[in-house]
Amino acid sequence: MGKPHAVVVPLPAQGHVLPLMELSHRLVERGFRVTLLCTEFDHKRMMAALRNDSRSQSQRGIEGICFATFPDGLGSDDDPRDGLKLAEFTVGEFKRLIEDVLRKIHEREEDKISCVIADLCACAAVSVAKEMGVPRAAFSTSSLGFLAQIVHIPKLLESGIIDRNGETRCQNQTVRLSPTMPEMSTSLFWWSCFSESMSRNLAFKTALEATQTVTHVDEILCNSFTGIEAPALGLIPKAIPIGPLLSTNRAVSKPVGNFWAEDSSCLTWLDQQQDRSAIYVAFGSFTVLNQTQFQEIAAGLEQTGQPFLWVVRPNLVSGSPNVYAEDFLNRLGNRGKIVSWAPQQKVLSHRAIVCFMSHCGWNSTMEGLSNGVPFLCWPYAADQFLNQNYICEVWEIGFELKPNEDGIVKREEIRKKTEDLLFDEGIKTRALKMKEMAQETSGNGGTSLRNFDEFVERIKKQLSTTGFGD
Ligand SMILES: O=c1ccn([C@@H]2O[C@H](COP(=O)(O)OP(=O)(O)O[C@H]3O[C@H](CO)[C@@H](O)[C@H](O)[C@H]3O)[C@@H](O)[C@H]2O)c(=O)[nH]1
Repeated sequence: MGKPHAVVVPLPAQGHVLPLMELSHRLVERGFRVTLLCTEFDHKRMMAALRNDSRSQSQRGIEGICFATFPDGLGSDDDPRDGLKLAEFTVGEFKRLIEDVLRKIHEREEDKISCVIADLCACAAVSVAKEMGVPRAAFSTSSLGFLAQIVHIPKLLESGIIDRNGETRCQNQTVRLSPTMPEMSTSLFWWSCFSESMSRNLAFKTALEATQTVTHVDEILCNSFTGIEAPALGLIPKAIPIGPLLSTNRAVSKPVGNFWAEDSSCLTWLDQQQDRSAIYVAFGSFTVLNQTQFQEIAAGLEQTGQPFLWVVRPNLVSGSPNVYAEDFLNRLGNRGKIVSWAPQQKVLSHRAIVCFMSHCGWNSTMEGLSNGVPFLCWPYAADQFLNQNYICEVWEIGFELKPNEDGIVKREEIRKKTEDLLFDEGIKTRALKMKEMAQETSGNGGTSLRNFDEFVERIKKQLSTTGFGD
Protein backbone atom coordinates (compact mmCIF):
# COMPACT_ATOMS: atom_id res chain seq x y z
CA MET A 1 0.00 0.00 0.00
CA GLY A 2 1.28 3.50 -0.86
CA LYS A 3 1.10 6.52 1.40
CA PRO A 4 -2.29 7.07 3.05
CA HIS A 5 -4.21 9.82 1.29
CA ALA A 6 -5.83 12.43 3.55
CA VAL A 7 -8.27 14.94 2.11
CA VAL A 8 -8.45 18.13 4.17
CA VAL A 9 -11.48 20.41 3.79
CA PRO A 10 -11.39 23.96 5.21
CA LEU A 11 -14.20 26.51 4.89
CA PRO A 12 -13.26 29.01 2.18
CA ALA A 13 -11.94 31.71 4.54
CA GLN A 14 -8.42 32.75 5.55
CA GLY A 15 -8.89 32.00 9.26
CA HIS A 16 -9.88 28.43 8.36
CA VAL A 17 -7.41 27.70 5.54
CA LEU A 18 -4.36 28.72 7.64
CA PRO A 19 -4.76 26.23 10.51
CA LEU A 20 -5.85 23.44 8.15
CA MET A 21 -2.79 24.09 5.96
CA GLU A 22 -0.63 23.72 9.08
CA LEU A 23 -2.44 20.49 9.91
CA SER A 24 -1.77 19.31 6.35
CA HIS A 25 1.97 19.96 6.70
CA ARG A 26 1.97 17.91 9.89
CA LEU A 27 0.20 15.03 8.17
CA VAL A 28 2.76 15.15 5.31
CA GLU A 29 5.55 15.00 7.91
CA ARG A 30 3.93 11.86 9.30
CA GLY A 31 3.87 10.05 5.98
CA PHE A 32 0.53 11.15 4.48
CA ARG A 33 -0.21 12.43 1.02
CA VAL A 34 -2.58 15.37 1.40
CA THR A 35 -5.15 16.92 -0.90
CA LEU A 36 -6.49 20.25 0.30
CA LEU A 37 -9.88 21.22 -1.12
CA CYS A 38 -10.34 24.92 -1.76
CA THR A 39 -12.24 27.25 -4.03
CA GLU A 40 -10.66 28.33 -7.31
CA PHE A 41 -10.70 31.90 -6.05
CA ASP A 42 -8.81 31.08 -2.84
CA HIS A 43 -6.36 28.85 -4.71
CA LYS A 44 -5.63 31.66 -7.15
CA ARG A 45 -5.06 34.05 -4.27
CA MET A 46 -2.73 31.67 -2.42
CA MET A 47 -0.69 31.06 -5.55
CA ALA A 48 -0.47 34.78 -6.31
CA ALA A 49 0.65 35.46 -2.73
CA LEU A 50 3.34 32.81 -3.12
CA ARG A 51 4.48 33.92 -6.57
CA ASN A 52 7.71 35.45 -5.35
CA ASP A 53 8.35 32.64 -2.97
CA SER A 54 10.93 30.20 -4.34
CA ARG A 55 9.60 27.47 -2.04
CA SER A 56 6.34 27.16 -3.94
CA GLN A 57 6.79 24.15 -6.13
CA SER A 58 4.10 24.38 -8.73
CA GLN A 59 0.65 25.72 -9.37
CA ARG A 60 -0.75 22.34 -8.32
CA GLY A 61 0.98 21.77 -5.04
CA ILE A 62 2.91 23.07 -2.06
CA GLU A 63 5.52 20.85 -0.43
CA GLY A 64 3.68 17.52 -0.62
CA ILE A 65 0.19 19.06 -0.50
CA CYS A 66 -1.95 18.89 -3.65
CA PHE A 67 -4.93 21.13 -4.26
CA ALA A 68 -8.31 20.12 -5.61
CA THR A 69 -10.39 23.15 -6.46
CA PHE A 70 -14.02 23.92 -7.17
CA PRO A 71 -15.77 27.10 -8.30
CA ASP A 72 -17.19 29.24 -5.51
CA GLY A 73 -19.94 30.89 -7.48
CA LEU A 74 -19.18 34.27 -5.94
CA GLY A 75 -17.98 35.98 -9.08
CA SER A 76 -14.46 36.19 -10.37
CA ASP A 77 -12.86 39.18 -8.70
CA ASP A 78 -15.31 39.88 -5.97
CA ASP A 79 -12.79 41.27 -3.50
CA PRO A 80 -13.36 42.45 -0.81
CA ARG A 81 -15.54 39.40 -0.25
CA ASP A 82 -18.90 40.01 1.22
CA GLY A 83 -19.11 38.05 4.50
CA LEU A 84 -22.83 37.51 4.11
CA LYS A 85 -22.47 36.11 0.58
CA LEU A 86 -19.74 33.81 1.78
CA ALA A 87 -21.96 32.57 4.61
CA GLU A 88 -24.84 31.96 2.17
CA PHE A 89 -22.46 30.05 -0.07
CA THR A 90 -21.17 27.84 2.74
CA VAL A 91 -24.63 26.78 3.91
CA GLY A 92 -25.83 26.33 0.30
CA GLU A 93 -23.92 25.53 -2.87
CA PHE A 94 -20.70 24.64 -1.02
CA LYS A 95 -22.19 21.31 0.07
CA ARG A 96 -23.01 20.09 -3.41
CA LEU A 97 -19.62 21.16 -4.76
CA ILE A 98 -17.74 19.45 -1.92
CA GLU A 99 -19.70 16.25 -2.37
CA ASP A 100 -19.01 16.29 -6.09
CA VAL A 101 -15.29 16.82 -5.80
CA LEU A 102 -14.87 14.26 -2.97
CA ARG A 103 -16.68 11.56 -4.93
CA LYS A 104 -14.62 12.29 -8.07
CA ILE A 105 -11.35 12.00 -6.14
CA HIS A 106 -12.40 8.77 -4.45
CA GLU A 107 -13.43 7.18 -7.77
CA ARG A 108 -9.87 7.44 -9.08
CA GLU A 109 -8.09 4.24 -8.07
CA GLU A 110 -4.74 6.02 -7.55
CA ASP A 111 -6.36 8.73 -5.38
CA LYS A 112 -8.66 6.63 -3.20
CA ILE A 113 -9.23 8.59 -0.02
CA SER A 114 -7.91 7.09 3.22
CA CYS A 115 -9.42 9.72 5.50
CA VAL A 116 -11.24 13.04 5.40
CA ILE A 117 -10.48 15.77 7.93
CA ALA A 118 -13.08 18.49 7.53
CA ASP A 119 -13.78 21.84 9.09
CA LEU A 120 -16.49 21.42 11.69
CA CYS A 121 -18.66 23.72 9.57
CA ALA A 122 -18.06 21.76 6.32
CA CYS A 123 -20.62 19.17 7.34
CA ALA A 124 -21.20 17.89 3.79
CA ALA A 125 -17.65 16.57 3.63
CA VAL A 126 -18.19 14.55 6.78
CA SER A 127 -21.52 13.05 5.70
CA VAL A 128 -20.18 12.15 2.23
CA ALA A 129 -17.13 10.50 3.84
CA LYS A 130 -19.51 8.56 6.08
CA GLU A 131 -21.56 7.40 3.09
CA MET A 132 -18.37 6.36 1.27
CA GLY A 133 -17.21 4.43 4.35
CA VAL A 134 -14.07 6.53 4.67
CA PRO A 135 -12.56 7.26 8.12
CA ARG A 136 -13.21 10.87 9.05
CA ALA A 137 -12.64 13.48 11.71
CA ALA A 138 -13.77 17.05 12.17
CA PHE A 139 -11.51 20.00 12.89
CA SER A 140 -12.58 23.01 14.91
CA THR A 141 -10.78 26.26 14.08
CA SER A 142 -12.27 27.98 17.13
CA SER A 143 -12.04 27.52 20.88
CA LEU A 144 -13.33 24.57 22.86
CA GLY A 145 -15.74 27.05 24.44
CA PHE A 146 -17.20 27.66 20.97
CA LEU A 147 -17.42 23.92 20.39
CA ALA A 148 -19.19 23.50 23.73
CA GLN A 149 -21.85 25.97 22.53
CA ILE A 150 -22.33 23.97 19.32
CA VAL A 151 -22.64 20.68 21.19
CA HIS A 152 -25.18 22.21 23.59
CA ILE A 153 -27.52 23.67 20.98
CA PRO A 154 -30.08 20.85 21.34
CA LYS A 155 -30.23 21.44 25.12
CA LEU A 156 -30.47 25.21 24.66
CA LEU A 157 -33.41 24.68 22.28
CA GLU A 158 -35.06 22.17 24.58
CA SER A 159 -34.84 24.45 27.59
CA GLY A 160 -36.23 27.38 25.58
CA ILE A 161 -33.16 29.56 26.14
CA ILE A 162 -32.97 30.02 22.37
CA ASP A 163 -35.68 29.72 19.73
CA ARG A 164 -35.53 27.88 16.40
CA ASN A 165 -33.65 30.79 14.82
CA GLY A 166 -31.11 30.91 17.60
CA GLU A 167 -32.51 34.13 19.02
CA THR A 168 -32.42 34.38 22.81
CA ARG A 169 -35.73 35.05 24.53
CA CYS A 170 -34.38 37.41 27.19
CA GLN A 171 -31.58 39.88 26.80
CA ASN A 172 -28.65 39.78 29.23
CA GLN A 173 -29.47 36.25 30.34
CA THR A 174 -26.62 34.14 31.64
CA VAL A 175 -26.27 30.38 31.33
CA ARG A 176 -23.91 27.78 32.68
CA LEU A 177 -23.26 25.00 30.17
CA SER A 178 -22.12 22.73 32.98
CA PRO A 179 -21.33 23.08 36.70
CA THR A 180 -17.61 23.29 35.86
CA MET A 181 -18.02 26.05 33.26
CA PRO A 182 -18.12 29.72 34.22
CA GLU A 183 -21.43 31.51 33.79
CA MET A 184 -21.73 32.94 30.31
CA SER A 185 -23.91 35.65 28.89
CA THR A 186 -26.14 34.39 26.06
CA SER A 187 -24.88 37.41 24.11
CA LEU A 188 -21.61 35.46 23.81
CA PHE A 189 -23.21 32.68 21.79
CA TRP A 190 -21.33 32.65 18.55
CA TRP A 191 -24.36 33.20 16.34
CA SER A 192 -25.64 36.04 18.58
CA CYS A 193 -22.51 38.12 17.97
CA PHE A 194 -23.58 39.38 14.55
CA SER A 195 -25.32 42.73 14.49
CA GLU A 196 -27.74 42.00 11.60
CA SER A 197 -30.49 39.43 12.06
CA MET A 198 -29.85 37.93 8.60
CA SER A 199 -26.22 37.20 9.51
CA ARG A 200 -27.33 35.89 12.91
CA ASN A 201 -29.77 33.49 11.31
CA LEU A 202 -27.22 32.26 8.80
CA ALA A 203 -24.65 31.79 11.55
CA PHE A 204 -27.18 29.81 13.56
CA LYS A 205 -27.93 27.66 10.53
CA THR A 206 -24.20 26.92 10.24
CA ALA A 207 -24.07 26.13 13.97
CA LEU A 208 -27.03 23.74 13.68
CA GLU A 209 -25.30 21.94 10.82
CA ALA A 210 -22.14 21.72 12.87
CA THR A 211 -24.12 19.88 15.59
CA GLN A 212 -24.92 17.33 12.88
CA THR A 213 -21.25 17.02 11.96
CA VAL A 214 -20.48 16.26 15.58
CA THR A 215 -22.79 13.23 15.46
CA HIS A 216 -21.08 11.85 12.31
CA VAL A 217 -17.53 11.77 13.71
CA ASP A 218 -15.78 10.09 16.60
CA GLU A 219 -13.07 12.70 16.94
CA ILE A 220 -12.93 16.48 16.70
CA LEU A 221 -9.42 17.88 16.45
CA CYS A 222 -9.19 21.33 18.03
CA ASN A 223 -6.73 24.17 17.75
CA SER A 224 -6.57 24.62 21.51
CA PHE A 225 -4.91 22.98 24.48
CA THR A 226 -5.94 21.47 27.76
CA GLY A 227 -4.14 23.98 30.00
CA ILE A 228 -6.24 26.93 28.83
CA GLU A 229 -9.69 25.38 28.37
CA ALA A 230 -9.96 22.38 30.70
CA PRO A 231 -13.60 23.03 31.80
CA ALA A 232 -14.88 23.25 28.20
CA LEU A 233 -12.85 20.18 27.22
CA GLY A 234 -14.60 18.23 29.96
CA LEU A 235 -17.92 18.86 28.18
CA ILE A 236 -16.93 17.43 24.81
CA PRO A 237 -15.77 13.82 25.00
CA LYS A 238 -14.94 13.75 21.27
CA ALA A 239 -12.64 16.78 21.37
CA ILE A 240 -8.92 16.23 20.89
CA PRO A 241 -6.90 19.37 21.57
CA ILE A 242 -3.83 19.50 19.32
CA GLY A 243 -3.06 23.23 19.44
CA PRO A 244 -1.56 25.67 19.25
CA LEU A 245 -1.06 24.91 15.55
CA LEU A 246 1.75 27.35 14.85
CA SER A 247 3.90 27.33 11.74
CA THR A 248 6.71 28.94 13.76
CA ASN A 249 6.98 25.74 15.82
CA ARG A 250 8.60 23.90 12.92
CA ALA A 251 12.33 23.85 12.24
CA VAL A 252 11.89 24.33 8.48
CA SER A 253 9.46 27.04 7.41
CA LYS A 254 6.79 26.12 4.89
CA PRO A 255 4.17 28.15 3.03
CA VAL A 256 1.28 28.88 5.39
CA GLY A 257 -1.52 29.49 2.87
CA ASN A 258 -1.79 33.28 2.94
CA PHE A 259 -4.38 34.96 0.70
CA TRP A 260 -2.26 38.13 0.57
CA ALA A 261 1.51 38.36 0.02
CA GLU A 262 3.47 38.81 3.24
CA ASP A 263 5.43 42.04 3.52
CA SER A 264 8.56 40.97 5.41
CA SER A 265 9.96 44.50 5.51
CA CYS A 266 8.13 44.85 8.82
CA LEU A 267 10.56 42.35 10.38
CA THR A 268 13.49 44.57 9.40
CA TRP A 269 11.61 47.53 10.85
CA LEU A 270 11.02 45.59 14.09
CA ASP A 271 14.75 44.77 14.26
CA GLN A 272 15.35 48.53 14.59
CA GLN A 273 12.98 48.92 17.57
CA GLN A 274 13.81 48.48 21.23
CA ASP A 275 12.83 45.34 23.15
CA ARG A 276 9.16 45.24 24.15
CA SER A 277 8.32 48.64 22.72
CA ALA A 278 6.15 48.18 19.60
CA ILE A 279 2.38 47.71 19.47
CA TYR A 280 1.23 45.21 16.84
CA VAL A 281 -2.19 46.07 15.39
CA ALA A 282 -4.01 43.52 13.21
CA PHE A 283 -7.65 42.61 12.84
CA GLY A 284 -7.50 39.34 10.89
CA SER A 285 -8.89 38.72 7.45
CA PHE A 286 -12.55 39.76 7.75
CA THR A 287 -12.87 42.88 9.89
CA VAL A 288 -13.90 46.07 8.12
CA LEU A 289 -13.41 49.50 9.73
CA ASN A 290 -15.27 52.63 8.81
CA GLN A 291 -13.28 55.81 8.16
CA THR A 292 -14.04 57.24 11.61
CA GLN A 293 -12.82 54.13 13.42
CA PHE A 294 -9.72 54.00 11.25
CA GLN A 295 -8.86 57.59 12.11
CA GLU A 296 -9.51 57.07 15.83
CA ILE A 297 -7.15 54.09 15.90
CA ALA A 298 -4.52 56.09 14.03
CA ALA A 299 -4.84 59.04 16.41
CA GLY A 300 -4.89 56.70 19.42
CA LEU A 301 -1.68 55.01 18.29
CA GLU A 302 -0.09 58.40 17.78
CA GLN A 303 -1.05 59.43 21.31
CA THR A 304 0.48 56.32 22.94
CA GLY A 305 3.94 57.57 21.95
CA GLN A 306 4.97 53.93 21.27
CA PRO A 307 6.22 52.60 17.93
CA PHE A 308 3.58 50.50 16.17
CA LEU A 309 3.19 48.07 13.31
CA TRP A 310 -0.28 48.08 11.77
CA VAL A 311 -1.71 45.65 9.20
CA VAL A 312 -3.98 47.59 6.87
CA ARG A 313 -5.33 45.00 4.42
CA PRO A 314 -6.36 46.34 1.02
CA ASN A 315 -10.00 45.78 2.08
CA LEU A 316 -9.76 46.82 5.76
CA VAL A 317 -11.34 50.24 5.46
CA SER A 318 -14.78 50.69 3.95
CA GLY A 319 -15.58 53.60 1.69
CA SER A 320 -13.18 55.75 -0.24
CA PRO A 321 -9.48 54.90 -0.57
CA ASN A 322 -7.51 56.05 2.40
CA VAL A 323 -5.55 59.21 1.91
CA TYR A 324 -5.53 59.78 5.63
CA ALA A 325 -3.16 56.81 6.21
CA GLU A 326 -0.48 58.30 4.00
CA ASP A 327 -0.63 61.69 5.64
CA PHE A 328 -0.59 60.08 9.05
CA LEU A 329 2.49 58.01 8.28
CA ASN A 330 4.34 60.95 6.77
CA ARG A 331 3.76 62.82 10.00
CA LEU A 332 5.00 59.97 12.20
CA GLY A 333 8.04 59.04 10.14
CA ASN A 334 9.75 55.86 11.29
CA ARG A 335 7.68 55.55 14.46
CA GLY A 336 4.92 53.76 12.61
CA LYS A 337 4.92 51.07 9.97
CA ILE A 338 1.91 49.99 7.92
CA VAL A 339 1.89 46.82 5.81
CA SER A 340 -0.94 45.18 3.91
CA TRP A 341 -0.22 41.67 5.27
CA ALA A 342 2.42 40.66 7.81
CA PRO A 343 4.08 37.35 8.68
CA GLN A 344 2.00 37.56 11.86
CA GLN A 345 3.41 34.62 13.77
CA LYS A 346 6.97 35.83 13.20
CA VAL A 347 5.94 39.34 14.21
CA LEU A 348 4.38 38.16 17.45
CA SER A 349 7.48 36.20 18.38
CA HIS A 350 9.72 39.24 17.78
CA ARG A 351 11.46 40.65 20.88
CA ALA A 352 10.29 44.20 19.98
CA ILE A 353 6.56 43.49 20.33
CA VAL A 354 5.02 44.68 23.59
CA CYS A 355 1.30 44.12 22.97
CA PHE A 356 -1.23 43.03 20.36
CA MET A 357 -4.24 45.17 19.45
CA SER A 358 -6.49 42.47 18.03
CA HIS A 359 -10.03 41.64 16.95
CA CYS A 360 -9.58 38.37 18.90
CA GLY A 361 -10.05 35.89 16.05
CA TRP A 362 -9.17 32.50 17.53
CA ASN A 363 -5.99 32.09 15.44
CA SER A 364 -4.73 35.49 16.54
CA THR A 365 -5.69 34.69 20.13
CA MET A 366 -3.69 31.46 20.06
CA GLU A 367 -0.75 33.13 18.33
CA GLY A 368 -0.55 36.07 20.76
CA LEU A 369 -1.01 33.83 23.79
CA SER A 370 1.66 31.36 22.60
CA ASN A 371 4.15 34.20 22.34
CA GLY A 372 3.36 35.68 25.75
CA VAL A 373 2.02 38.91 24.25
CA PRO A 374 -0.67 40.85 26.22
CA PHE A 375 -3.78 41.96 24.32
CA LEU A 376 -5.82 45.06 23.66
CA CYS A 377 -9.13 43.58 22.51
CA TRP A 378 -11.54 44.98 19.99
CA PRO A 379 -13.84 42.11 18.92
CA TYR A 380 -15.81 42.58 15.75
CA ALA A 381 -18.14 39.56 15.29
CA ALA A 382 -18.76 35.86 15.82
CA ASP A 383 -16.66 33.97 18.42
CA GLN A 384 -14.42 37.02 18.94
CA PHE A 385 -16.50 38.22 21.92
CA LEU A 386 -16.11 34.89 23.65
CA ASN A 387 -12.38 34.98 22.94
CA GLN A 388 -12.16 38.46 24.40
CA ASN A 389 -13.91 37.11 27.49
CA TYR A 390 -11.23 34.42 27.82
CA ILE A 391 -8.42 36.97 27.36
CA CYS A 392 -9.72 39.63 29.75
CA GLU A 393 -11.76 37.70 32.34
CA VAL A 394 -10.51 34.12 32.42
CA TRP A 395 -6.80 34.27 31.62
CA GLU A 396 -6.44 37.97 32.54
CA ILE A 397 -3.85 38.76 29.91
CA GLY A 398 -5.43 41.79 28.28
CA PHE A 399 -7.83 44.72 28.40
CA GLU A 400 -10.97 45.43 26.45
CA LEU A 401 -11.07 48.55 24.28
CA LYS A 402 -14.57 49.81 25.08
CA PRO A 403 -16.50 51.43 22.24
CA ASN A 404 -18.58 54.53 22.99
CA GLU A 405 -22.37 54.65 22.49
CA ASP A 406 -21.86 55.04 18.72
CA GLY A 407 -19.80 51.86 18.60
CA ILE A 408 -16.50 53.69 18.09
CA VAL A 409 -13.36 53.05 20.14
CA LYS A 410 -12.06 56.55 20.70
CA ARG A 411 -8.42 57.67 20.69
CA GLU A 412 -8.42 58.47 24.44
CA GLU A 413 -9.57 54.92 25.22
CA ILE A 414 -6.73 53.52 23.12
CA ARG A 415 -4.12 55.74 24.78
CA LYS A 416 -5.39 55.04 28.31
CA LYS A 417 -5.74 51.25 27.94
CA THR A 418 -2.35 50.96 26.26
CA GLU A 419 -0.74 52.86 29.10
CA ASP A 420 -2.55 50.69 31.69
CA LEU A 421 -1.51 47.53 29.88
CA LEU A 422 2.14 48.44 29.53
CA PHE A 423 2.45 49.18 33.26
CA ASP A 424 0.57 46.09 34.41
CA GLU A 425 3.11 43.62 35.78
CA GLY A 426 0.43 41.03 36.62
CA ILE A 427 -0.73 40.81 33.03
CA LYS A 428 2.85 40.57 31.82
CA THR A 429 3.61 37.70 34.22
CA ARG A 430 0.44 35.79 33.36
CA ALA A 431 1.03 36.26 29.62
CA LEU A 432 4.52 34.78 29.96
CA LYS A 433 3.09 31.85 31.91
CA MET A 434 0.70 31.22 28.99
CA LYS A 435 3.65 31.15 26.62
CA GLU A 436 5.35 28.52 28.79
CA MET A 437 2.22 26.39 28.85
CA ALA A 438 1.81 26.63 25.08
CA GLN A 439 5.43 25.60 24.52
CA GLU A 440 5.12 22.72 26.94
CA THR A 441 2.01 21.28 25.32
CA SER A 442 3.47 21.40 21.79
CA GLY A 443 6.93 20.18 22.75
CA ASN A 444 8.17 16.60 23.11
CA GLY A 445 6.02 14.77 25.63
CA GLY A 446 3.46 17.62 25.60
CA THR A 447 -0.24 16.74 25.59
CA SER A 448 -1.15 18.38 22.28
CA LEU A 449 1.72 16.78 20.39
CA ARG A 450 0.94 13.40 21.93
CA ASN A 451 -2.78 13.78 21.11
CA PHE A 452 -1.97 14.44 17.47
CA ASP A 453 0.51 11.58 17.17
CA GLU A 454 -1.96 9.19 18.75
CA PHE A 455 -4.68 10.38 16.37
CA VAL A 456 -2.39 9.70 13.39
CA GLU A 457 -1.57 6.25 14.75
CA ARG A 458 -5.29 5.45 15.15
CA ILE A 459 -5.96 6.44 11.54
CA LYS A 460 -3.02 4.39 10.27
CA LYS A 461 -4.07 1.37 12.32
CA GLN A 462 -7.61 1.62 11.01
CA LEU A 463 -6.23 1.66 7.47
CA SER A 464 -3.93 -1.30 8.00
CA THR A 465 -6.75 -3.44 9.40
CA THR A 466 -9.50 -2.40 7.00
CA GLY A 467 -7.70 -1.12 3.91
CA PHE A 468 -9.03 2.17 2.56
CA GLY A 469 -12.16 2.78 4.52
CA ASP A 470 -14.44 1.24 7.15
O1 LIG B 1 -1.18 40.50 8.49
C1 LIG B 1 -1.64 39.42 8.85
C2 LIG B 1 -2.88 39.30 9.50
C3 LIG B 1 -3.31 38.05 9.87
N1 LIG B 1 -2.56 36.95 9.58
C4 LIG B 1 -3.03 35.62 9.95
O2 LIG B 1 -4.40 35.48 9.62
C5 LIG B 1 -5.04 34.66 10.58
C6 LIG B 1 -6.29 35.37 10.99
O3 LIG B 1 -7.10 34.50 11.71
P1 LIG B 1 -8.01 34.99 12.94
O4 LIG B 1 -7.20 35.75 13.88
O5 LIG B 1 -8.67 33.79 13.51
O6 LIG B 1 -9.01 36.01 12.30
P2 LIG B 1 -10.09 35.89 11.08
O7 LIG B 1 -9.40 35.90 9.82
O8 LIG B 1 -11.05 36.97 11.34
O9 LIG B 1 -10.77 34.46 11.37
C7 LIG B 1 -12.06 33.93 11.22
O10 LIG B 1 -11.91 32.56 11.63
C8 LIG B 1 -11.51 32.37 13.01
C9 LIG B 1 -11.32 30.89 13.23
O11 LIG B 1 -12.50 30.19 13.06
C10 LIG B 1 -12.54 32.97 13.95
O12 LIG B 1 -12.11 32.84 15.29
C11 LIG B 1 -12.75 34.44 13.59
O13 LIG B 1 -13.74 35.00 14.42
C12 LIG B 1 -13.14 34.56 12.12
O14 LIG B 1 -13.33 35.92 11.75
C13 LIG B 1 -4.06 34.42 11.70
O15 LIG B 1 -3.53 33.12 11.62
C14 LIG B 1 -2.94 35.42 11.44
O16 LIG B 1 -1.65 34.97 11.78
C15 LIG B 1 -1.35 37.07 8.94
O17 LIG B 1 -0.67 36.08 8.70
N2 LIG B 1 -0.94 38.30 8.59
